[in-house]
Amino acid sequence: MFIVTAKEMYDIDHYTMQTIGYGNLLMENAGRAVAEKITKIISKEEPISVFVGTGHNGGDGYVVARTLWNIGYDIEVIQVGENEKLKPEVRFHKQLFINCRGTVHVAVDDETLQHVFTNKKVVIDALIGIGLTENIREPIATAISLINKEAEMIVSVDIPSGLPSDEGNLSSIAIQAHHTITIGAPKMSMFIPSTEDFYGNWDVVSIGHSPFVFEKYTNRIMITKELFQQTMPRRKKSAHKGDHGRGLIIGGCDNMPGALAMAVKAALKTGRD
Ligand SMILES: NC(=O)C1=CN([C@@H]2O[C@H](COP(=O)(O)OP(=O)(O)OC[C@H]3O[C@@H](n4cnc5c(N)ncnc54)[C@H](OP(=O)(O)O)[C@@H]3O)[C@@H](O)[C@H]2O)[C@@H](O)CC1
Ligand SMILES: [K+]
Repeated sequence: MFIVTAKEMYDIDHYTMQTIGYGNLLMENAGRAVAEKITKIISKEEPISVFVGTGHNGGDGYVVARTLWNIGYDIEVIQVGENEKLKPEVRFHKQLFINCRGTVHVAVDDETLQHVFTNKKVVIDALIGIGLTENIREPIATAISLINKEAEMIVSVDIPSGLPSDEGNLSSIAIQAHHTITIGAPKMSMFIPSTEDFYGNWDVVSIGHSPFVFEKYTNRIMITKELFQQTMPRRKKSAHKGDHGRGLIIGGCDNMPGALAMAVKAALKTGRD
């Protein structure tokens, strides 16, 4: 599995949409794949509030809302930001949701937000994804702090809103998610000590990117157990411990022998002589 920065993900999305030709399909794929995962986490009995921003992360949120609504979930959307700021693809998906008789509340400032924010126990967070810039502004800041304070279950779409995608510290405030369903590939900040805890349990959904496009734009891969196992030489059942070479470990220091001891232990465990 590849690990990406925000810039790499934008390049990968752009190539997939423009050169391969997915166009608007990519966002539909993303929202549907995220919704599918959500059905495994949240039951139809729970009323769900989907918080959407005006960027493409919000567009994913509208697709998630429509997909869940059409299979019988109790869904409402709270759009944080003016209609005029909606990106065209987001506007399109908002209209589809409304055409399916979905409900949207629009909150353009922190006062309206406080007003609509009652009893939001289960929240899907699609306020901001990888497009975060500088410190969080109002009314998104109020939305994030109300969600963190009130919600008992928060599922973030792509990344918890307010969190940087790459290396770097939290600038002001971010969603503290219970689950994050990330789109296409894990983001760098999932592996950085100061930001990884915000993700909660995370999962990756595949939305139609081809592996060669990832290879074109990134060379960072996640070493999974399966991948590591593939790098191990195959041993015959009848092999003798001397059949597969010998290992020599050089290192250590008087008062810090830990790394050396661990290397020796690992070598013995993996069958070195
Ligand atoms: N078709 C596609 O491209 C696909 C994209 N995909 C999805 O799109 C996401 C990337 O979308 P994106 O580039 O539109 O950025 P996004 O994360 O929505 O953020 C922009 C919004 O955040 C706001 N905002 C930013 N900083 C802020 C701050 N400090 N404080 C407050 N507000 C702030 C900003 O507000 P503005 O600056 O305009 O006022 C704007 O509303 C990606 O994560 C994935 O989920 C997938 O579906 C695959 C297909
Ligand atoms: K988000």
